[in-house]
Amino acid sequence: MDEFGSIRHWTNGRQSGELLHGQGVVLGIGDDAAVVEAPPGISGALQWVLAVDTMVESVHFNEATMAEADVGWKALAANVSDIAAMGGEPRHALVSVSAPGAWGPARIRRLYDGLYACADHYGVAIIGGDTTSSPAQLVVAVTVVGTVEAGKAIRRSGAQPGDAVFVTGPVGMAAAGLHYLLAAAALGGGQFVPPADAAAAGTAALVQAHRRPAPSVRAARMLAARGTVTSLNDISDGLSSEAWEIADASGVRLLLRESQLPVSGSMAVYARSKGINPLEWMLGGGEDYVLLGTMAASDAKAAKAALMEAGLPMYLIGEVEAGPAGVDMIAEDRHSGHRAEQEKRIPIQKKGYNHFTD
Ligand SMILES: Nc1ncnc2c1ncn2[C@@H]1O[C@H](COP(=O)(O)OP(=O)(O)OP(=O)(O)O)[C@@H](O)[C@H]1O
Ligand SMILES: Cc1ncc(C[n+]2csc(CCOP(=O)(O)O)c2C)c(N)n1
Ligand SMILES: [Mg+2]
Ligand SMILES: [Mg+2]
Ligand SMILES: [Mg+2]
Repeated sequence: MDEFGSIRHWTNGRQSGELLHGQGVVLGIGDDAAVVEAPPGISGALQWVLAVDTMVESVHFNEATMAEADVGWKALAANVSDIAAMGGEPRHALVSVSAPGAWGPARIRRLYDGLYACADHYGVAIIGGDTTSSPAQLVVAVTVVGTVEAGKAIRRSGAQPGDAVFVTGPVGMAAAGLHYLLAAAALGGGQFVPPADAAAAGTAALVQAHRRPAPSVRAARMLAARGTVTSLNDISDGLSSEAWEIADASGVRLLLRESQLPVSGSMAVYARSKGINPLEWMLGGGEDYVLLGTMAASDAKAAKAALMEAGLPMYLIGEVEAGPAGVDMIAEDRHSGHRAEQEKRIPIQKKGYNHFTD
């Protein structure tokens, strides 16, 4: 059973709707974060948005790919990104650390340097956590608490035929950065050894994208305020996987246009230098922590202009069509330079990161 099947197997339909309702649950398992009614007295105008994400040494990072502070930054950033994916504002975080002997106080303190840097950047207060030993590897789990205007959380399930599809940043850079770091480590026998060649210049941005993702909170808040966004999902597992999640939850087909996907020049140059099609990383690499969403086509250009005005990128990459649920891509016509007379439509598989494979 794969990761997503396992979650369904463990949880589907196991608590009564009455209990969930009684505890104020607006939206439970199945989206980027849960939404819960704020108790009366906090503010009837807001709801809580709650999520937890974990990083495990050797699965999400190793000594060669991330410094301690990067692990702290990314552990919180991945959570902040889930709040952004609901259109929410991140506010508080709880941090659980399980540390093996190799992670002494000085290393964990550096992890907290990164956590606090991310927390300060996004205005998140770290309000508690938990600490245990671990037999072998470091595990850091962050729970994030945010708020959203009551009834305004943006789910994965609202995409409508005719909507525009957008992303809030380039995809594939983090995967390229990971490839570069692992290749450099292989050269250095486990330690990061920067290759001598000057290709390293273009790879700094890739390494930064992998180590210090910058979730699209401001873009999400601006987009949510327009009231025209119909679905939102952050890209942790890969564009194709997240597009499938929106398609499945909404019962629609997402049509992506290859020619409109935001390609980073340094990512494409690096991929080709390794004989890899950049599209592989763009569709299936993951850890981009930008947002994929759908919105009313009539507001898409104005939304893009408003974000651009604020210095925030937004790319219109396709359209939503009526079901059956799935994802298609119109392939770029590389040869003519013109729109092909017959557009080539390719079905896109849900091919992203999966913790358990079948
Ligand atoms: N062990 C679990 N028990 C209960 N619910 C879970 C469990 N694991 C995941 N979920 C829920 O399943 C849904 C999907 O989780 P998933 O982790 O795939 O989403 P995500 O956090 O957006 O993605 P990623 O972890 O790749 O960043 C979420 O609503 C999440 O809260
Ligand atoms: C050393 C090392 N090997 C592989 C990867 C790739 N990776 C790990 S988890 C994940 C998806 C996001 O995680 P999650 O789904 O848990 O949020 C990806 C793309 C990495 N980062 N470091
Ligand atoms: Mg998510
Ligand atoms: Mg998760
Ligand atoms: Mg995942």
